[in-house]
Amino acid sequence: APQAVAVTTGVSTKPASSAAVKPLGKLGPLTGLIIERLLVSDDVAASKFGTDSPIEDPLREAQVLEQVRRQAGAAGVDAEAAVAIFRDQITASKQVQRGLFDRWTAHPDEAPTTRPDLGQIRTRLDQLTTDLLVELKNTEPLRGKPIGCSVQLTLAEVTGAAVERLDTLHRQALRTATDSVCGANELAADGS
Ligand SMILES: O=C(O)C(=O)C[C@]1(C(=O)O)C=C[C@@H](O)C=C1
Repeated sequence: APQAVAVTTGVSTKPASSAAVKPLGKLGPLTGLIIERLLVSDDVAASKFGTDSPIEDPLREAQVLEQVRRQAGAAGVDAEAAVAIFRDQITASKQVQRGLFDRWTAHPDEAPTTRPDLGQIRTRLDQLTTDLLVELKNTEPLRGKPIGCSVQLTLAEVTGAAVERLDTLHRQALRTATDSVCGANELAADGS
């Protein structure tokens, strides 16, 4: 039952706003949302483990990226940069899901005992897409400054991983998820 409640509120184990300390610095809010999306991946994995649903769903990935493209355009965010960052979010989600599948297969006692509803989880992911795009807009000037961005990103990642008590799997996925945060704009600018 607690897990079912967690899914309707959209957060794995606690409300997002309950973390007393948040990732620090100018990229703190963005990094907090990236971590929240990684934690929702635990719920996605729980919804699929032991079912016929594969971790990878190309049609759903295309829908996520289409939403990103559309909302980025509407918000005045560089759409190609936003898509690159969201491709990394999807890669990171699959990294978490595969890691958890491996863990739960090796240690069945750690496997989830209830199966959350994937449709509800995807609604939560769609909301996170909107929230993330707001933060991509807010951080666009900083993300264009390579050194300032990477300093802020390291600060946010280290503090975020600590306050959220991320395990190795989720820390590695966080690295994947932030790969394009400081580079995507720059590449887009270079390419034009
Ligand atoms: O919605 C799912 O089924 C997920 O696994 C989440 C997600 C995503 O990160 O948005 C990741 C992998 C899938 O290929 C599709 C989408």
